Amino acid sequence: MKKPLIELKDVSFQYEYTQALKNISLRVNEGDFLALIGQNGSGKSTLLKLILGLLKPMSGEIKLFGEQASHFKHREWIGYVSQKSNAFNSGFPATVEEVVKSGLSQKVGLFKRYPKDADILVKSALKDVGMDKFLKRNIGQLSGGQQQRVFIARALVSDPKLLILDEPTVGIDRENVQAFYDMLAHLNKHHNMTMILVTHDVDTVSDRVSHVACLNQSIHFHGYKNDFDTISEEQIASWNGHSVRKIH
Ligand SMILES: Nc1ncnc2c1ncn2[C@@H]1O[C@H](COP(=O)(O)OP(=O)(O)OP(=O)(O)O)[C@@H](O)[C@H]1O
Repeated sequence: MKKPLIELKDVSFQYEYTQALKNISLRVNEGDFLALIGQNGSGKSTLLKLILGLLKPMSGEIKLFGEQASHFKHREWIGYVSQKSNAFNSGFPATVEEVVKSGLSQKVGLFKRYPKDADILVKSALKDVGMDKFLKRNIGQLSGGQQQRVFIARALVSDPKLLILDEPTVGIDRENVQAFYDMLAHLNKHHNMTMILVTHDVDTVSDRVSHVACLNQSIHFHGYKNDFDTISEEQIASWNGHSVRKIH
């Protein structure tokens, strides 16, 4: 049986006036490429914060890599690329190389030296995302999609086992979204990297993902992408509370 990296059992979370998540049970196994879909306000960020240990559930249980989340020590095993990473303006004074190298700081700790092979790690991470030609470029002079790739390289440089990407296709042209998914699928298959891609947009979910979970306060569907494809747009719309269009 595949190893579970994330297990949520009956997890609920409430902000002061809002019940954000209700009885969430979800399991992400090693090697999965999961698209977590939910409209604005459906609880995606709250769920990510619970997984990243930034919030504690009101009830239920969260296990990371088989350990209780509250005892989990290996945060560096989880790479996270936030939604706002690719929002640098052209004057931002850092090169691609510097941005990616800063991803090693979690591994080396404050004031310790970078590993001897840091430059090799940086180049290899940039190669994985197809950005090795841009090493010396200023980050602010790249397109939104290119910046997004650099931030994925920044997460990759510390060799995480699980990569969480929050709305990564926002800011990427529709014609480049497929190439972006191809790059993620390569990391998933050839580096055995488990992936969770969070999105509000059913349209952008590619056949490259293995699993889909639909969230709207609770989980309405969690299964293989092939099975998700057999579900009608009307059904998904009823979970989301608005109409959707699936593109194949
Ligand atoms: N800090 C907070 N305090 C109070 N309520 C909050 C807080 N953060 C989120 N909420 C509420 O909890 C619910 C879930 O919000 P959450 O940010 O998890 O959704 P989301 O799916 O990430 O949305 P989006 O796609 O817009 O980022 C929403 O109704 C939101 O208004």
